[in-house]
Amino acid sequence: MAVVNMDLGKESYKIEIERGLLPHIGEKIRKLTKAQKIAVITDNHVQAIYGDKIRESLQQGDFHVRIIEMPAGEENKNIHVLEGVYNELCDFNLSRDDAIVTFSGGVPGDLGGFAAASYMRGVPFFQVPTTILAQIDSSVGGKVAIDLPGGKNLAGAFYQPKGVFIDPDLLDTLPTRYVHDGLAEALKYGCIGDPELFELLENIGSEEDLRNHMEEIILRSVLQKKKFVEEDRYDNGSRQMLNFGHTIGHAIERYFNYSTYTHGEGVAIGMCLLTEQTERLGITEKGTAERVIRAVHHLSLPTSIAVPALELIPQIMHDKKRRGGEITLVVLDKIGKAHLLKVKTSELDKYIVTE
Ligand SMILES: NC(=O)c1ccc[n+]([C@@H]2O[C@H](COP(=O)([O-])OP(=O)(O)OC[C@H]3O[C@@H](n4cnc5c(N)ncnc54)[C@H](O)[C@@H]3O)[C@@H](O)[C@H]2O)c1
Ligand SMILES: O=C(O)C(=O)C[C@@H](O)[C@H](O)[C@H](O)COP(=O)(O)O
Ligand SMILES: [Zn+2]
Repeated sequence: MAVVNMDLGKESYKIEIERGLLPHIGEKIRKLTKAQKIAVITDNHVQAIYGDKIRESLQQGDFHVRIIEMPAGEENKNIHVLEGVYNELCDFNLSRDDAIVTFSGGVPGDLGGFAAASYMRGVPFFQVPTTILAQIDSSVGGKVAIDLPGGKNLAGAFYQPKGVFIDPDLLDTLPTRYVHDGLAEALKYGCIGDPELFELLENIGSEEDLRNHMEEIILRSVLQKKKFVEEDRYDNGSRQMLNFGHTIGHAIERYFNYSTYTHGEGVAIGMCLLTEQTERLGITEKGTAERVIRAVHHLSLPTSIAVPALELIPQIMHDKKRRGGEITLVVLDKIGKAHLLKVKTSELDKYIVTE
């Protein structure tokens, strides 16, 4: 078992990583709260596989449990579904002394976290992530949000969970597409700060090899996330490095109305396209783009997209790293090292090239 402490002053919490954790989560949460009720926010797929197990576990912790099930998928990370969640919290008479558990991938995790941040102006919450992406990235660090028709994660908050419980055994049922989706964010960590993780991923062999390395991938990723979040909790500086690949990735997700490319697929394309271009511009060490593209391809993720850059650039104007007429891009020096580069939005066509 690994325990990682997120050191954030009064908002500190522990991230526990252990196979077989699910049945013990209720007892563990009991040690952290006097809540009587827990509302579990999940989606229909996770509910069908693990709904009884999370209920039993929480009942072991002596909680009165209500499961709130949202429809699965990014296209449901929206205001309408959030309204339904608020109504169920209200119907359950959840109070500020009670708690919310998000039990899911990043979609219900982000939406449920935002419900926790905003319902009654804040209810304590815990994250129990069930996808690779959620276990290595979205459950940690307190970014919670929903998408708007105009852009990704445009309504949200910084709201830290009180604890994160990661059980890698839950990944055994994850559909293959979402295994790859999550590994895109792991590769991102490799690119921006952990060259050994990059190497591990570019050489990963069979499914068994991946399973054998999963705890290492999770731990290395969580340690990268911890570092950047502790340095810059509110995303004004170095935390923006965690957005490598996302400026283009979010634009792609939005362009297709959140229904064609997964988040990880968008990020994968974004990492490839931007790095190809920054290498051409002499910003990135030669050979880096080829290595990133090879690794992305090796992880069965897309490396390019047939959408003209001119159509993506208007979406990019909604990026949260834009300030007035300038936008911050995350660019690689080489594998394992990135920096922030401010560019004029009028010059984005130099950096965003799709064909
Ligand atoms: N808050 C953050 O810091 C942060 C970081 C990265 C990504 N995100 C967000 O996370 C979201 C993507 O998350 P995701 O990739 O986990 O998507 P997701 O939540 O949609 O999950 C992917 C699919 O896997 C299914 N699933 C989940 N766990 C399962 C399991 N154990 N077994 C079988 N099926 C399972 C889900 O029902 C869904 O169909 C995006 O909205 C992205 O913006 C947020
Ligand atoms: O935690 C962060 O900071 C990240 O940027 C992590 C990203 O993987 C994640 O997709 C995040 O939700 C993007 O944030 P946004 O501020 O660009 O919406
Ligand atoms: Zn992301």
